[in-house]
Amino acid sequence: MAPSSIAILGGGLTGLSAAFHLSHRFPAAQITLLNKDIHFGGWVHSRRAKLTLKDGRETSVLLEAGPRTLRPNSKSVLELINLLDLSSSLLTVPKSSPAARNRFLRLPGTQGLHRIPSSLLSLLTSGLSPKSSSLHSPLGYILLSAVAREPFRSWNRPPMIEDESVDEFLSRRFGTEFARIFGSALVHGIYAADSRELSVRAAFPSLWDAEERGRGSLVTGFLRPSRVLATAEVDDPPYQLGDVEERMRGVSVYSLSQGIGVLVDALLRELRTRRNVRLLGGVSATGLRMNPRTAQFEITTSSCETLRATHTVSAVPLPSLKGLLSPKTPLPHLTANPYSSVTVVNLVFLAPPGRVLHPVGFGYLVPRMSAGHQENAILGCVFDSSSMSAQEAPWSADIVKMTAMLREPVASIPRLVEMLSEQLGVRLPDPLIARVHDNVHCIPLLRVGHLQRMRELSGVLRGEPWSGKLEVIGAGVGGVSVGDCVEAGRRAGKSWA
Ligand SMILES: C=Cc1c2[nH]c(c1C)Cc1[nH]c(c(CCC(=O)O)c1C)Cc1[nH]c(c(C)c1CCC(=O)O)Cc1[nH]c(c(C)c1C=C)C2
Repeated sequence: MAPSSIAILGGGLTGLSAAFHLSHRFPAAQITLLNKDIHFGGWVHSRRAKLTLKDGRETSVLLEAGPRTLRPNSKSVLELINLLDLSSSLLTVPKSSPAARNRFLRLPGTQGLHRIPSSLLSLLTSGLSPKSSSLHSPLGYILLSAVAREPFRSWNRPPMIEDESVDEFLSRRFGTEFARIFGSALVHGIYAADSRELSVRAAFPSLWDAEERGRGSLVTGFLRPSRVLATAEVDDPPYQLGDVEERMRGVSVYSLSQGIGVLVDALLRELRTRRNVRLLGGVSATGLRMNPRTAQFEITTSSCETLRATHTVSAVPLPSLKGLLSPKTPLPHLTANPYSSVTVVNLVFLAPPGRVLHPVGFGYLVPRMSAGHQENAILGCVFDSSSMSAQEAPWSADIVKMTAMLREPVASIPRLVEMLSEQLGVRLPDPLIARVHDNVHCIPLLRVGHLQRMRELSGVLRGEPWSGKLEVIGAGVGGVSVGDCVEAGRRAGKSWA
């Protein structure tokens, strides 16, 4: 039966996207969204900070504490940009630009940053040239020798395994040094977590599939076309993309002129105009049960109300959902994944005349240290002004903005600047602005076996007492990217028609 009332728990991008799509799909249903904070949008946090330049001119810089760039492969986000009329504030970074192509690694014990070859082809072709620096750089050598040997390694996936860690997977195919350096850095740059714990099937399903396509060899698998052409399900409504998809041709990443927060603001503005939507900020759910007599959900709230709904979408972190349930009706696996905490530090510098503070590029990552060495507090650093300088006024050209990502709270700003200077191989001046955001438990680490556990959770939700009327979605279920979250919201309640 179609829902007559829907409760949505959580007002991050997943919950807001669910409200946007469900209110359209079920215009007769009353939708109530509860968000524990007054601020909606979850980890999205875009703010401008004022600044006075040396010549006395006032300006401002955009500082992002959460996601800062989006990738064009998520059609559900492009659809929102089109439907919410945000395309005029799009800022795009072409795939061909140095800001997209140059990603660096910081290898302890070596000088400065090392550029990661942007494609296997460029690595192989540059490796063929006698003048090439790739082979002589520590990264180029590790990468080229691991990739060249991989097709000759036999099929070595242990029999019967359904999943393994990213580190185990890459070690099997490319060797332990490659896995430690590249695998750990990649996982630091997306999950701020340990690649020895992250599920390869949940985080990088294309790697697992390529190994199968290549009958054991990942390199061969990537050279063979994939048989699965589309992931969208047949009965999904087509994405309404307008001309936004066209504008994304050749784009690596994009943002909006006033930051990702604009997407949240536009969603909130639109939802406030919809008569069947009620947004409750600063109100959290304190309990959730299905009343078997009325077949309705009863949700107690921090404002001492009881909200009744025929259907519910939970878009809060899985451990938070666990805390709402009665021990009589538990759900499995809600605490199987730990959450990483990331300290994000926005730094703004005034570049001294003639001094370059960092190479042009996306940023750099720091891999896991080899055994016996202490891990660096810095996971990586984003060079915001390389890719998103258009977020600032044109007369702010000598302003350099970067964002350091740390695995632990920062000891002091001078100490952080010293550490960054050492990694960059450049003496950074004192920052004009330093904003610290301790994002506690912000990214779920999808542990090995995640997909199987989520299948079991779905099975339980289809059975009694939930009968498919409670949907559990969000970063801890379907993936951590903005695209994954918005897509999960778009698909919520698909079986309720
Ligand atoms: C150094 C730490 C981090 C950097 N970004 C994040 C952390 C923890 C968070 C993050 N980055 C990505 C995602 C996925 C979500 C999305 O909406 O796209 C998250 C949660 C994207 C990403 N970042 C890097 C890669 C390879 C990806 C996957 C997609 C893509 O290719 O863009 C690498 C990377 N992250 C950071 C840096 C400095 C860096 C590379 C040099 C910062």
